[in-house]
Amino acid sequence: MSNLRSTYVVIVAGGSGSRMQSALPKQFIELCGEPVLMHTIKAFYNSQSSPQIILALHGSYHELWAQLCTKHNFTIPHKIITGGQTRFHSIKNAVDSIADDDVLIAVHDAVRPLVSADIINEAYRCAAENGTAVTAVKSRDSIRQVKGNGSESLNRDSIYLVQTPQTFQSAILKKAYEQPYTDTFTDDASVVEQSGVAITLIAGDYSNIKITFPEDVAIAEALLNKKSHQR
Ligand SMILES: Nc1ccn([C@@H]2O[C@H](COP(=O)(O)OP(=O)(O)OP(=O)(O)O)[C@@H](O)[C@H]2O)c(=O)n1
Ligand SMILES: C[C@](O)(CO)[C@H](O)COP(=O)(O)O
Repeated sequence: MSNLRSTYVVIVAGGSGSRMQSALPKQFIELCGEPVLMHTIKAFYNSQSSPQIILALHGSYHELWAQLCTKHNFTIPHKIITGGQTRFHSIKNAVDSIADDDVLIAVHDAVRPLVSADIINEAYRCAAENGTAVTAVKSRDSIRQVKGNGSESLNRDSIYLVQTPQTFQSAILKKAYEQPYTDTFTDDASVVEQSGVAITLIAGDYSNIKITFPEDVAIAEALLNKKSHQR
């Protein structure tokens, strides 16, 4: 890892988890005895990059998070920012709170607790060199695009499924997040691309899953157990 810039990570945990259909937003659900969000923060804290951590949380969950930190004796330093109406607005609030210039900022979903240290370190290295580094994996399934009443096959070797972290030089990310919100912004790469900057893809990991639906919890727990046995 060879970059001289300071590193930050914005961990977005401001969502309500409507597709999970649980009373508690999915970032607070326990995996192997600890909330999902704690696994995610630890992944960044324990990486060689050890970035400054900014956590975007909906205002109504600040108190719960403080209670969980006490209960789990969780002392990793982090700054809490109030999340917004959408993922875009949560990230904008967090990015606007970073006063330092010429730093590297990774954006990561709180609900991707399986991200590896190797990916985190490579993301900062690549963003330092190229300006952007967006994690993605090649499609393992065949792909068809619906056209009219039918569909046609696409070359799956040119289709990548995008993950987080998505990492940027701060000037690029800040400028991109000055744009007005549109609902075509599904991730940070789409926001940055809209501002006119090309995206560099880096290799993700099929186990870096996003916990979205109820069945993802058991999969994430199994992968976490496997990871801890490999250590
Ligand atoms: N207003 C929002 C909405 C989403 N997120 C975060 O963005 C990440 C990816 O979003 P997603 O998986 O869609 O989470 P939710 O919005 O919580 O889920 P759903 O779409 O099912 O409601 C999550 O870590 C989520 O907490 C956020 O910080 N602020
Ligand atoms: C950012 C992301 O995780 C990249 O795959 C994804 O786009 C988030 O999408 P969601 O619709 O908020 O689940």
